[in-house]
Amino acid sequence: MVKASVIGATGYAGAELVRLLSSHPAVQLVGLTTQSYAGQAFWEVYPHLYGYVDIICREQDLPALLAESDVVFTALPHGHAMAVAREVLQAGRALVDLGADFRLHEVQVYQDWYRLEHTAPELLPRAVYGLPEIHREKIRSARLVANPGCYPTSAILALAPLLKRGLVDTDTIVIDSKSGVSGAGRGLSLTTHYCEVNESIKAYGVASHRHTPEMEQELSGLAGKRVVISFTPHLTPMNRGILSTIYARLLMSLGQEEILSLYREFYREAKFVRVLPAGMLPATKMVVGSNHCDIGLVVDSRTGRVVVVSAIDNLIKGAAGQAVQNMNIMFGLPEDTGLAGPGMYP
Ligand SMILES: NC(=O)C1=CN([C@@H]2O[C@H](COP(=O)(O)OP(=O)(O)OC[C@H]3O[C@@H](n4cnc5c(N)ncnc54)[C@H](OP(=O)(O)O)[C@@H]3O)[C@@H](O)[C@H]2O)C=CC1
Ligand SMILES: CC(=O)N[C@@H](CCC(=O)OP(=O)(O)O)C(=O)O
Repeated sequence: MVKASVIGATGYAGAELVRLLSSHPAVQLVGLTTQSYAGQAFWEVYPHLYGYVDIICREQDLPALLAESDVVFTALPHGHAMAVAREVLQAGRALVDLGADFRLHEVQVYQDWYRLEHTAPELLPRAVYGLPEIHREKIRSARLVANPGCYPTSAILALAPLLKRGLVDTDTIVIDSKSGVSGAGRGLSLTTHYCEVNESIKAYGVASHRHTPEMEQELSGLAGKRVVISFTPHLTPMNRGILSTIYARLLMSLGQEEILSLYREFYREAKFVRVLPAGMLPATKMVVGSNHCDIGLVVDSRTGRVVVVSAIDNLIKGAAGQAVQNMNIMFGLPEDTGLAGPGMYP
């Protein structure tokens, strides 16, 4: 059994991780940390886990946690995983970080967009960007995996086949994404207050969202040249889910079926990417509760653009599910262990 601990277990991403790991056949949950709920059973904080997770939440005592764990997951606000990573790696354990501290290869880019000092730059070369469909081989031997952001997961998977084959003009990529409110975490804020969100939809972070450099880094790697995108996220009145609608100008005349078969080929070994048939487009309802990323597309011959639509559950393929997928790969387990099956509907 792989012994796993979650630091920041009491947030939304951490709690989803705890739920998935508690029923994972090859994992034993050993330690769950919190900032505010030390001494309480996990099910007291998240009652849906009553009868499933009775571990007592504790404050972050890393040496004790590392003595018990093979793998540590960090689901903390940005900036808090750097010190943890150093100790985890020194102790010879594996780390999957759900935050952004190790996603960007360049320290200056991180510091510019996150407005935080990076205090563990020496670890960046050891970090692997944990998008298994693109970096599976590197993840196998990694000890430090940076789980991608939720919006980047939906956008990179939607664009990867087009960029890898050089089929679109990389100067024309527009990514328009909508997220459920759980993407903002469990902490209370006016932005996520019921009356502010319900019956409304709004754009935020326009031309300035910190997922932009993360997407550009990965899309540039796929294209083999520098890619600059326009990205606009929106907050929508749903609990979970991300829908990304992506536009790009095609460089050659290609039909929908030709592009779809290229996507099917690109993702032939990807258990969690479902390329939908022509005429079918994703909806968040199709993926909520699962580790799937659904992708559909339409060729607009009038404008010469391809419009790709992708959907994920921000807390699963966008966070906890992908983290478990990464752990499975790092520990030589079948990639879908503890993650198989569809989500829930309606
Ligand atoms: N929500 C999502 O859809 C996604 C989230 N992520 C990333 O996952 C990480 C966690 O996000 P999320 O679960 O949404 O956030 P939450 O705000 O819901 O949870 C944050 C967690 O960190 C703990 N915490 C907060 N501040 C501190 C601190 N100063 N020191 C130690 N622990 C602290 C909290 O403890 P307590 O509960 O006791 O306050 C809680 O366990 C973030 O990096 C986020 O960007 C990534 C992809 C998607
Ligand atoms: C709706 C909402 O607020 N979403 C979050 C994204 C959450 C996430 O995946 O991102 P990180 O891990 O990079 O924080 C945001 O826009 O900041």
